[in-house]
Amino acid sequence: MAKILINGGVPLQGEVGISGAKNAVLPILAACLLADAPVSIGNVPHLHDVTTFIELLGQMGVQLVLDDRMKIHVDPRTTSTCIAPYDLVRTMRASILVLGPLVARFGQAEVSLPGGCAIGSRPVDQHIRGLQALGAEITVENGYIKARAKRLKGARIVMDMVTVTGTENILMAATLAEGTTVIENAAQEPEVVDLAHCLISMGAKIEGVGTSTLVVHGVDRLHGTDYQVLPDRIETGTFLVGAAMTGGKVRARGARANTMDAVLAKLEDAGAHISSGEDWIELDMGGRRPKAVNITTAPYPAFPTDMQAQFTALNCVAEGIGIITETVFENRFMHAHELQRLGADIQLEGNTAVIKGVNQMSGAPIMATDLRASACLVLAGLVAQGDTTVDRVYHIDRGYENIEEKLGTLGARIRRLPN
Ligand SMILES: CC(=O)N[C@H]1[C@@H](OP(=O)(O)OP(=O)(O)OC[C@H]2O[C@@H](n3ccc(=O)[nH]c3=O)[C@H](O)[C@@H]2O)O[C@H](CO)[C@@H](O)[C@@H]1O
Ligand SMILES: C=C(OP(=O)(O)O)C(=O)O
Repeated sequence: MAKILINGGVPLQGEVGISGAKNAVLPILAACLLADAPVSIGNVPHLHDVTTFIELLGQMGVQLVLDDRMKIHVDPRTTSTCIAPYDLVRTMRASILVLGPLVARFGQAEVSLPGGCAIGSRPVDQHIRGLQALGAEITVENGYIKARAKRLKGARIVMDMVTVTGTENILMAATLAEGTTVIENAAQEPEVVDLAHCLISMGAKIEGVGTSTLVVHGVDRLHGTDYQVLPDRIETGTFLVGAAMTGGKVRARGARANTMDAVLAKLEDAGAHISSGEDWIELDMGGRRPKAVNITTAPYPAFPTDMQAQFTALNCVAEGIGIITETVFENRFMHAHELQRLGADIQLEGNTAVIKGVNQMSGAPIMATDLRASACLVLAGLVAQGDTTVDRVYHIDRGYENIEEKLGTLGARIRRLPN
């Protein structure tokens, strides 16, 4: 298994290009199934999850061509099967996103239940309940969700909790339903907004985009489009936290500050000077040690759970005590034990971590358990004294494009060790 080796102690300095957002491109790829003509998607990040999604759609008979500018041309007219098999779904939970589009466009879907994962049990009851409200007949048999519908019918759906992919699944399904659908307590994440904009560019009629109430007037067909995926706010935040932890100065190019208010505010609380323009964000730490920050994760626009691990790493070397409370997932602190191996002072109490910053962490072999945990371990390696080896980096490749190359251009001493 490949590992990443980091020799810590170098402040990150320079400019880094931000890739397209993983959590936007995956639902947008799923949305292609709704169209009756080819769709082109630009700013596609080169990620393992994207490759898996391409494989999934390919197995369904969809034709996909990736050009040399990381643009994907998707032709859904050749779709021949509506099955998402366990083998692919188990490696990427976002595969559940094909459920809504398949049943809306082809009247049937068989999607493997994704099952639990490292950060929590992550049920999909809201996806199922929402599609049932739209008139789909759904059974769960042999580990598969089997859905059927002649034509979905608009309905008013109140989500029990804010769910990102749950909102996206129902939103996509509702675009081709007969009549109007109202989704209350909808997720407002920028990636949901990006999906909605893509659907609108395909001919969907959606109101309330970016609010907690989405109103979808169903149409008979969706056409092709050419759409650019929004920049990844979590990748951006990860590099900025790296700059803050190392006392450096980094400009994230192609980043959107208006999707990251909560994260940027916490970086300012940590003592960073932040400036931004339409498509860049710069963080200057001026060689200072960060100050500890308190964080509570919650749905957008509050602080994102996908940045929790990175701020946990920041607090490990900050001045003072920082308290981090995770409210979105029930088991998202596995990085804490690995950070302790580097010398971090962390007390875990249920879903809260109390972190007392130490003057110095020291390198050690550590193991990634999930995507953002692996990113936080790499960040910790950047400040730890000596060598840190992060094992199981396949987690990081799910969601970060060339992380070691990008950090390398910022001056980090980092390289991938082959299997
Ligand atoms: C591909 C993608 O976009 N992934 C993101 C998406 O995941 P994902 O969409 O899977 O996460 P959700 O927003 O659905 O999860 C939020 C909470 O709702 C619960 N829940 C969700 C659905 C459901 O049917 N029943 C239920 O109980 C989950 O267990 C969790 O506790 O949003 C998460 C929360 O911002 C992010 O961490 C993930 O990076
Ligand atoms: C949890 C994440 O992704 P996924 O929902 O794809 O597992 C993430 O991006 O941090």
